[in-house]
Amino acid sequence: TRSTQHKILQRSLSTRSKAKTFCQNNAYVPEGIRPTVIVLVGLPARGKTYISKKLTRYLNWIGITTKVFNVGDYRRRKTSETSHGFFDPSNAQASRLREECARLALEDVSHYLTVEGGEIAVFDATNSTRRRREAILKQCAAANFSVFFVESICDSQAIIEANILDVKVNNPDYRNLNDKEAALQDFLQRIQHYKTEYEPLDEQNAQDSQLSFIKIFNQGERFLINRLQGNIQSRIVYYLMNIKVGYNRCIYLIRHGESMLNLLGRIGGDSDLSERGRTFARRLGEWIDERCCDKDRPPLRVWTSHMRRTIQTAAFIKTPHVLSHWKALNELDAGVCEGMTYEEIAEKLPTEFANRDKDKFNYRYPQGESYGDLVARLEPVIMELERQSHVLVVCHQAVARCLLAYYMDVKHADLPYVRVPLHTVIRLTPVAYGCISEQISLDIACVDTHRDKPVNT
Ligand SMILES: O=c1[nH]cnc2c1c(-c1ccc(Br)cc1)cn2-c1ccccc1
Ligand SMILES: O=P(O)(O)OC[C@H]1O[C@](O)(CO)[C@@H](O)[C@@H]1O
Repeated sequence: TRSTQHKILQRSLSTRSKAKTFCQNNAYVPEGIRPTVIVLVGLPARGKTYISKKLTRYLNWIGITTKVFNVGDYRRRKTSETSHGFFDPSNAQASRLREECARLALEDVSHYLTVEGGEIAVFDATNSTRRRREAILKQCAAANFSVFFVESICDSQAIIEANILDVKVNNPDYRNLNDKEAALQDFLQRIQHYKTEYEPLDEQNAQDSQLSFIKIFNQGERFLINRLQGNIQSRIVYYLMNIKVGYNRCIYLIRHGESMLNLLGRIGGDSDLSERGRTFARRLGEWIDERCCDKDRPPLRVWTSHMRRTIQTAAFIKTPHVLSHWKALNELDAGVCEGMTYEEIAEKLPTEFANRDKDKFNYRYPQGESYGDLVARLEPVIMELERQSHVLVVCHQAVARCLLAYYMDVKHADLPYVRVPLHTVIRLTPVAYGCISEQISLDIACVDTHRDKPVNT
């Protein structure tokens, strides 16, 4: 049965070092992946860090252990020097220091992929010359890492200046320069220094044409893809082609109103809203109508699961909207425990109950799902959310935890314990390199369905 399979997987996971290639518990790439280095390429202020952080957040969320190595951070640790002169290629001493920082970062990449169990390292630097890229390729070939280049080319001065003002002027390099204009000018000088030596990846060039890479033009207006290798590179390209430029607008995550089974402390099922749940649904309709009415925004989209309690919760929204029901948004399937209370599970299936709290993300209910299964089932929803710009998602406790974890970069071990109370609107606003999450209670009484991690496990 599945639970036997589960036990076999658990036992083999415990001998992970030997069995690394045998069993990967990530949702996507069952046979595991070859250690991979994603190497960013591009002038400053082309969104390399934005891409690095967002791609890393996505890969960790689908279960591929990934980490960013930003060479600028190594430089900042070595010198407080930041004015553009430091980046003048004729400044021999500074060039030596910058080479040293790149070398140290690459050493840490190797350590991460060979010793720390990392699967993908994202090397976030300009890597703007063929010489620098060849040094990286040489070192990765020696360690049998596969290399995938991601180059961002952007010739829109407006986008570049918006990026600088948004993340450079506020970034550590310019903390003490309170004059934004001076900081902007200095950064534009820095870019000029890089331009003198910049050699873009060129699919016509003999060496470059052998490499695996994607060239992204103007925040995803156009792409050029060369020699994709393996499943993970295809997934990375698919993600990069789906992420909207800049920031998409607010996303609202909301659990259904309190249900009849919530009132009884019973999990799962497909019950109607309680009286208080209906009051919440009406209140939610008013709340949305007050806020989502300005015409110049793209039309509001409202997504629910196939379960009665989410469809009933969305029924009072009057603002014109496009309504969709996703089976992928259905609550985690508790299998044989559907309809039971936690007390009944603890009493009737004590081993199952104990195992769940030992590893709540990977634990799968008999004939049911794990949070890992839920993340895999929700990946298409995240992909579509990245393409839309104004969506209200009416879902469930475990589903909301998984979606929120993607936006807020929550580790898998902590994901099943994120607090998502009933009768609360979670507003997600993308900013610079991340997201802001606000929880707005609509102040209607309800039960608390949250269970914390027991202290002894
Ligand atoms: O191509 C850019 N040029 C300048 N800036 C940029 C980008 C991109 C970008 C790049 C590729 C893809 Br696919 C999507 C967005 C994101 N950014 C950015 C956005 C917010 C803050 C900082 C940087
Ligand atoms: O993983 P947890 O904490 O049991 O929460 C998931 C449970 O929450 C509910 O949505 C409401 O209790 C159940 O249907 C579901 O099994």
